[in-house]
Amino acid sequence: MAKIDVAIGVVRDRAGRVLISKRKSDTHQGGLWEFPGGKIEQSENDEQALNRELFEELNIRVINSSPLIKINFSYPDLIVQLHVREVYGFDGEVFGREGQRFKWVALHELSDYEFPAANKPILTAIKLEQHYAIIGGNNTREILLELDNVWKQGVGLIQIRAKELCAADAEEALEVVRGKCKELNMTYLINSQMPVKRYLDEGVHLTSADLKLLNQRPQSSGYVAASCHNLQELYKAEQMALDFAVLSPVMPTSSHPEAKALGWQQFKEWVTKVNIPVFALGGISRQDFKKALACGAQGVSGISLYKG
Ligand SMILES: Nc1nc2c([nH]c(=O)n2[C@H]2C[C@H](O)[C@@H](COP(=O)(O)OP(=O)(O)OP(=O)(O)O)O2)c(=O)[nH]1
Ligand SMILES: [Mg+2]
Repeated sequence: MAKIDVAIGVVRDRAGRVLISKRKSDTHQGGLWEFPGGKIEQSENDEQALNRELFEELNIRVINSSPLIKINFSYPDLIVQLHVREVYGFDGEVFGREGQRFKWVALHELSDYEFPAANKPILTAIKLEQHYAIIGGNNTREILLELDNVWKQGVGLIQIRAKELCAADAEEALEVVRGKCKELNMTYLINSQMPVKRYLDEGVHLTSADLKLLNQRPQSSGYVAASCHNLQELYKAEQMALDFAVLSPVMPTSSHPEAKALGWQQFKEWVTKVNIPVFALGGISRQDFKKALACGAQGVSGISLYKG
């Protein structure tokens, strides 16, 4: 079957709305909405192709972009590899040069539009944050302090991982933390090893051991994510239709001195093979953020990353 490589851009305006356009009805996946872009030509890399396509289709000049996610998808008639890039700035006024319809759409309205089937992980990646902080502590007060610390740094997505607590203390702490997250408008996932009852609309973060045990995505209308340490676990997370994964340890880390660090090259290679957003975890410092994005990460995750 034919296979094509496609460069796709996520272009946002100042209000955070995303640009989508309507595919002409006589094309592959015609009539559906898309993120602008097109086929990568032989002489081009994905960045060059995106810059050319966005000028040809929308009359804008990309200033800067970095990889968001790569997707391999088989339609009945065509295999596509989508190289999706986040556009960090552009010059010019958007104008549909090919007579196509286009629209700026708020993130919460994207679900009102029908996209090609391959686009599902793009929609997740667009809405997901670039920082995923892990917070814990030995009591409610310590957990709240960590929560407050990451919130002050602008982090809106957290994993609550306070495994040291007994069931009664964990329940009590979580009740308080839930309220605080709601007040601060933060999204939380509860580590699957925490001895607590979860509500169905709450996110859950599976440890790699729990990922191994399960064969189905746990019931939750929130995010379901997993800790992965190898390609097999990433594939399993993808197969179970989890929303995202965390791959570690990328760099040597004092919290897991026994684990061998993957290094960025290995990280990049594995992340490229799965169609779900992946955060980089383990020995990451603030200076590594750009590197992580360049290696295809959704963003970075950590404990000490947000301390000090
Ligand atoms: N641009 C774009 N293409 C997508 C998306 N999702 C998706 O599955 N595709 C598929 C549909 C097409 O098979 C392929 C894009 O090819 P295209 O026909 O738009 O390429 P192009 O802009 O270079 O068009 P042309 O010059 O060949 O007319 O990727 C998406 O969000 N945006
Ligand atoms: Mg196109």
